Amino acid sequence: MIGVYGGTFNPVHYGHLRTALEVKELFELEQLRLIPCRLPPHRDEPDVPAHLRLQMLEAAVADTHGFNVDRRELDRAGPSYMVDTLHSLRAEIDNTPLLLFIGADAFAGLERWHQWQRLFDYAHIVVMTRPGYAGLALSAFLQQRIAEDRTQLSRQTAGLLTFQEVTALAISATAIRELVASGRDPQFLMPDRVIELIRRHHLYQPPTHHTGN
Ligand SMILES: Nc1ncnc2c1ncn2[C@@H]1O[C@H](COP(=O)(O)OP(=O)(O)OP(=O)(O)O)[C@@H](O)[C@H]1O
Ligand SMILES: O=C(O)c1ccc[n+]([C@@H]2O[C@H](COP(=O)([O-])O)[C@@H](O)[C@H]2O)c1
Repeated sequence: MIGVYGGTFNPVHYGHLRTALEVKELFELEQLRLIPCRLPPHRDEPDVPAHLRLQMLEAAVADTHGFNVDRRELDRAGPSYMVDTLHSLRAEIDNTPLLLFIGADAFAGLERWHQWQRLFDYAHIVVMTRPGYAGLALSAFLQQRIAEDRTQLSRQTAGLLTFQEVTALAISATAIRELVASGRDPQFLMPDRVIELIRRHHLYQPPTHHTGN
């Protein structure tokens, strides 16, 4: 089975990395593709350009076996719709189940995603727990997709929905951006290599005002 973990990764943090490692182990994935989006379809365009978000992600997982950073959304014009991403992945990967991992916060908005029902034509969806986001009522469409058990996910290449508890880490990119902007230290929320890149490129810091003196 191959996993897909998409995100804005602005910036990548241990909430992403720890949950990614846990699902890679729990689902015994051959590989986990981390896919940064170029233009998020559902939120304002990030201030940090895609190539820097990609660089931070690549630095974060450089030494992690089985994690692949997949650049396909960066090479595509227009909004980075997940259905297009899965469609192109499926064209390369025959007969292997694809698992799309999304956090409970992102899952709450799934039915607003572009052509969301088609996601199930290409992949299963695995919803990971995230602190602050409790269970929500499922539509009949989603209820019908719930996998009976884990073995069903490996017997079928796409089409099912399941839920996975992961270590609760209340870390978010929004909180990190705010922390850095207020001059505080993000150490231990994300890899040091990512922090080095944030410093080198002066990311998330308030603009410095020159007095002219
Ligand atoms: N701490 C976490 N626990 C579980 N899932 C997470 C966590 N942080 C992010 N995710 C999941 O990772 C994916 C990508 O998230 P994203 O890159 O938007 O990070 P974020 O921290 O949610 O960012 P932001 O605060 O800017 O919204 C989403 O599916 C999200 O639910
Ligand atoms: O395809 C869509 O319409 C769509 C709408 C919202 C979110 N997504 C994807 O969901 C993933 C998580 O989104 P986010 O906002 O938590 O970074 C990321 O890969 C987004 O591109 C995709």
